[in-house]
Amino acid sequence: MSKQESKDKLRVYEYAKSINMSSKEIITILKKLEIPVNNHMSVMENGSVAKVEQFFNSIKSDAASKRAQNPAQAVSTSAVKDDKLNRSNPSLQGGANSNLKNEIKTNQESGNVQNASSDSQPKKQQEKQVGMNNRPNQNTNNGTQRQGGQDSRRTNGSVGQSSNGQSNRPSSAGSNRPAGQGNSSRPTGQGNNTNRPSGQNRPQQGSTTGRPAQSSGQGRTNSTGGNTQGSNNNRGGNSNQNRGNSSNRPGAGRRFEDGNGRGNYRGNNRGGKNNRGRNQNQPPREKIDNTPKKIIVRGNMTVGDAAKLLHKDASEVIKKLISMGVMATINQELDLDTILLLAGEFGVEVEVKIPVEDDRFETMEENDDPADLQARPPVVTIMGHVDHGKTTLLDTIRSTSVTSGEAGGITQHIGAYQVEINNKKITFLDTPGHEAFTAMRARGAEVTDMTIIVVAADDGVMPQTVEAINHAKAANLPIIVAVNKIDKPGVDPDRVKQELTNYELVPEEWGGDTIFVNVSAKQKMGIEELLEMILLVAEVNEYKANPVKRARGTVIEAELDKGRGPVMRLLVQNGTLKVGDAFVAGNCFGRVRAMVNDKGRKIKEAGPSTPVEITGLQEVPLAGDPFMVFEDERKARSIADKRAITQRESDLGTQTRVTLDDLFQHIKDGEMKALNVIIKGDVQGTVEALKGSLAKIEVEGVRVKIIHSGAGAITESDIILAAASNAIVIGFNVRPEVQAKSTAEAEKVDVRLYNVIYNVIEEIEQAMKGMLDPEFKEKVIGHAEIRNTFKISKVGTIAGCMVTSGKITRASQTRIIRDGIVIFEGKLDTLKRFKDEVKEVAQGYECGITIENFNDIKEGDVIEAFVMETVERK
Ligand SMILES: Nc1nc2c(ncn2[C@@H]2O[C@H](COP(=O)(O)OP(=O)(O)OP(=O)(O)O)[C@@H](O)[C@H]2O)c(=O)[nH]1
Repeated sequence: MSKQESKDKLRVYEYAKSINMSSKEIITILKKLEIPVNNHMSVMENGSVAKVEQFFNSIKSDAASKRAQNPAQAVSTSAVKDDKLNRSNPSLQGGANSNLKNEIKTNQESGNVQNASSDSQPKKQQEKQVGMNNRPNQNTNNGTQRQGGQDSRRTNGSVGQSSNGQSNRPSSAGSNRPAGQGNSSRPTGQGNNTNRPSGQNRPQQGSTTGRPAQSSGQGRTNSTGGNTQGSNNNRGGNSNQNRGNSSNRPGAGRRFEDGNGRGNYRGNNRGGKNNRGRNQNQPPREKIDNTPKKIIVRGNMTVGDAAKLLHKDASEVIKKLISMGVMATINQELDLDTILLLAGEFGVEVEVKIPVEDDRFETMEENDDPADLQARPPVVTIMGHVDHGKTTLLDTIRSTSVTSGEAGGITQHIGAYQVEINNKKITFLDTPGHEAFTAMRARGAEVTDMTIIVVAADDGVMPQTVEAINHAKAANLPIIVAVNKIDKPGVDPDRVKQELTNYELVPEEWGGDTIFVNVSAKQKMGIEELLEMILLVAEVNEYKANPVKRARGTVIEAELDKGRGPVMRLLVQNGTLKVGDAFVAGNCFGRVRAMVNDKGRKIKEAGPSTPVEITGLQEVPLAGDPFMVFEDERKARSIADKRAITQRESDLGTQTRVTLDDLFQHIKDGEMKALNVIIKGDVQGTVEALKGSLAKIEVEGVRVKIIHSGAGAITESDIILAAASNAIVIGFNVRPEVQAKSTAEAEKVDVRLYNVIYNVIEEIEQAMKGMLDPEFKEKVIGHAEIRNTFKISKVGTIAGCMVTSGKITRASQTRIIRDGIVIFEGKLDTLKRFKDEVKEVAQGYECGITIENFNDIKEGDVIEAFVMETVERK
């Protein structure tokens, strides 16, 4: 007692030192005991030393009981440990320690330690291993008894392993116990060595370890013998307390409760303890393997959590991970792949259920029971070149259906309409043209099931026909070709068929698989056949949806109506939308107040593929925004708010579209199977040459896929297609149109401009290999429009310019652009303001420019000034 008093004013580090432990260990114990402590300089308040020692005692008593069950091995190990402890801890003097020493001596004398010391290393290892995970062996030897022992150590809390070591140290009482037990039990233990049956040993230890708390107390008092009463009391108190708390000893039932209370994997261990308790009266029972057959995983988790889920000890899991080549600690997070592998190692099936955030509902996949799926009308988009008759065809189809089908109702424009033929419905999107279609797709909306490409028989395949085909192909949509205007005299529909074979659209009668229908939108010829063909394609593709669930869809159009407030035209794609439903559309929310169909009729509900117009929104969403019904308006509002925040963040944040700079990363991450490319060139010949060369590039299984190409400037449509298809745009001797440029910036589409074919090939290849070396990147610094030209002999042609954007500097390089096409690239020769040579001229000022070795400038040409900048690569 007096010794404790003297320690009362000790600082943590002094105390730790005195018992040959680290301050950290002591701090951990103090925290565990809920004794306030800051750091190693904290004073060990009155009584805290006693509490720590009590803690040691309780651990010690646990160890003792374990030894009692497992005399031979446990004692030999502890003997060695104790011996080491005593040697290393001479400061722990007094009866307790000398007793400990005596015991060890006794042990040694009794011959056990011979075993122990010669085996000490392996035993320690074994214990460690067991601590990690060595269940199966133990089980074969002694059922679960030893597990219990080991786990009881480990479960002594965060102190973990150190408590193993510590437990022996200051505890004078504890140190005695093993002796008492050891002496009596070891011979038996030896005899039974592998049998362990504590049932056999225990009767001998009877008073020593007899499980009920009192008897164990007695046991200790007995064995402690000459120890100070204080330490005895401590121990008694401790052991009782400890037992009470951790339910080491008393009835099995109670332990079971504890085990349950602590989560599964510990529960397992307790199972071991249980057995230990029961072993006094019952024969050892086989360990129950409660490994689950299947677990549900909802994303990454820590090793500890994985262990719980698998009903395994964390150390067992760690060991398994090590065998898989993954070094992990209990708190380390495992990714999904590792969890799958790990579960596989334990023979456990995994069901992955990644919870999708409600606010990203467009990514939410709902798996419908196939029995709930019903055929739905196909959704069709009409595309084609200007004036080839798209609008006329749409109007004709609509009017055909009005006269032939559903009576009444003045068709009104709601962005889409439905027609009925042979009792089957078809939904047409009312906005013809591929730009609108691809703009929707760029926003992630997949609305269309198939495309009608309208080609006027008198005009044939035109540039926008090709664009439309490529846009449809990029979206992987079935194509039906409507050869229009066949009423015109002298037209030859077969010429269109012939031309389209160049774009892999080969008619069925020529051995291909593309459906061609000759129509006259104006004369209403072939319309029915066209509709039948649409139904045929729909039948083949089996478009289905589940009408019996909440509605999902896509906004086709939305606007602010003066009288009605925000109005939204929507295509319901799944489920059924009802008046009164609360919903989110893009970042807006609302409740369906009124709903009308394409015939202008008020309806109460709308099933899959139905276009409707609804009111009841708070704001105006965007075309292409996803739509979904939620349980109530409050939920809808909170989701809309979250989406607005996420969008703001992503607008500010990183881009997700592929660029040549990060191409390699995408390839490496396995995200890409093909690099989508759009090529625009000054002449078709170079475009074809580029296509040929790029198609040959293949790196790490990734190929270049040209989704669109053509001659002429880079248009906004090209950029939108690139955005929708995650493509990069290559401009060869062409520039982007003004609108295209700003869209490319907004959509973060990588537009690369070249004038040497070799450079294109090399740069793409290097990018795919991750070796792109854009230490120098071109930076356009300004544009000047040529307003006048002056020919001066000996000087050449001077361009009288107005700087329209940025600035032109004396040191810049230039390009001359005529009608979107680069006609020359070279150095700027002179830059003058009036008669003076100047270094730079800013936007809004006039200047005179001459270009080195180039005089063929014309009014209306644009001089693009650029510099080469060093770019830091990531
Ligand atoms: N002779 C004849 N003329 C047609 C036919 N279909 C459309 N036209 C005419 O072709 C012209 C263009 O038709 P639109 O329907 O406006 O063509 P579009 O493809 O929608 O044109 P944009 O909206 O400008 O892209 C109109 O004058 C139509 O009357 C047809 O089958 N036969």
